[in-house]
Amino acid sequence: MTDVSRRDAIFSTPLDQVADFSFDERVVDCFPDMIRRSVPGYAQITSMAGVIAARYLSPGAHVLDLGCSLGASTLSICQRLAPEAFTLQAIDLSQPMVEKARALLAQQASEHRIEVLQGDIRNCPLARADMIMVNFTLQFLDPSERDQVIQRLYDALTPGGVLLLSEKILGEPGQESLLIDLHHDFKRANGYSDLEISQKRTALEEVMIPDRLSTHHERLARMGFTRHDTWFQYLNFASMLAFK
Ligand SMILES: C[S@@+](CC[C@H](N)C(=O)[O-])C[C@H]1O[C@@H](n2cnc3c(N)ncnc32)[C@H](O)[C@@H]1O
Ligand SMILES: O=C(O)C(=O)C[C@]1(C(=O)O)C=C[C@@H](O)C=C1
Repeated sequence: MTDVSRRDAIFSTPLDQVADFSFDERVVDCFPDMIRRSVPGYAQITSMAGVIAARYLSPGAHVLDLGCSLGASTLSICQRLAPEAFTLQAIDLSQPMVEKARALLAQQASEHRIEVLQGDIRNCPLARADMIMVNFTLQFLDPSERDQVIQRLYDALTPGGVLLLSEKILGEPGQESLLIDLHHDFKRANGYSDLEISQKRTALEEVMIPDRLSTHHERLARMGFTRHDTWFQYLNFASMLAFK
C-alpha cells in the first residue's frame, strides 16, 4: 500500500491506565506502520494474496476480504487480476477503517469492482464466494465465537472455494515463550521500546487471544474443510489455506 502512514507512537509514553486496544481513529492513522513493524511476514502474506487468487480463481469469481482494515490484501489481488476477472466485497467492523479503506481503494484500484462495507463478520450477510480472506481478524473474536464464524465462512464458500486464514498464534506446548520472546525482539529491532511493547501487550491482553496452530487445523477439519495446510509461518504468525 503506497499510503504514507504516520509513525505508530500510540504506546510510547507512560499511560496511567492502558485501555483495551481498539481500531479507532488513532490506530487507523498509523495502521500501515503499526502492522508492518508488529507482524512478522505481513508484507509477504498480503502480497501472496494476489498470487493465491491468481492460482485458484476463475473468471467471474467473487472474493470476500473480512476484517479488511485498509484493504492491503484486496489491493494485492487487484494488482494481479484484471478488473473484469472478479468482484470483491471488503468488510470491516471499524467505521474509521472502512472510510479510509474506501478512499484508498478508490485511488489505487479505481477500475476494480470493489465494495467496502461496514459489518461484523459474526453476523453480517455473506455473499457466495470463491475465495475468502480473513487476515489477522479471527484472533479478535472471543474464542467461543470462532467455530461459528468459521462455519459461516465454510457455508458461504462455493465447492472447491478457498479460505486464506492468517493469525497470530500461540506456540505449541513448550514453544510458547520462545516465539513470544523472539516476537518482542522483532518489535525492538523495528524501533519499538520496551515500554511500547509492554503497554501494547496489556492493551491486547483481553481483546486478542491467539489459538494454537493445531487448534486452527482441528477447527477447520471439524467445520468440514477437506484440505487445510499451513503455507507460511514466521515466529508466532502463520497463514493457512483451506479448501471446501
Ligand atoms: C489486524 S487488522 C486486519 C488486517 C487486514 N486484514 C490486513 O491484511 O491489512 C484486524 C481488523 O479486524 C477488524 N475486526 C475486528 N473484529 C471484527 C469483526 N467482528 N467483524 C469485522 N471486522 C472486525 C478490525 O476493525 C481491524 O480492522
Ligand atoms: O501481537 C502483537 O503484539 C501485535 O501487535 C499484533 C497485531 C495484530 O496481529 O493484529 C495487533 C494489533 C495491530 O493491528 C497490529 C498487530
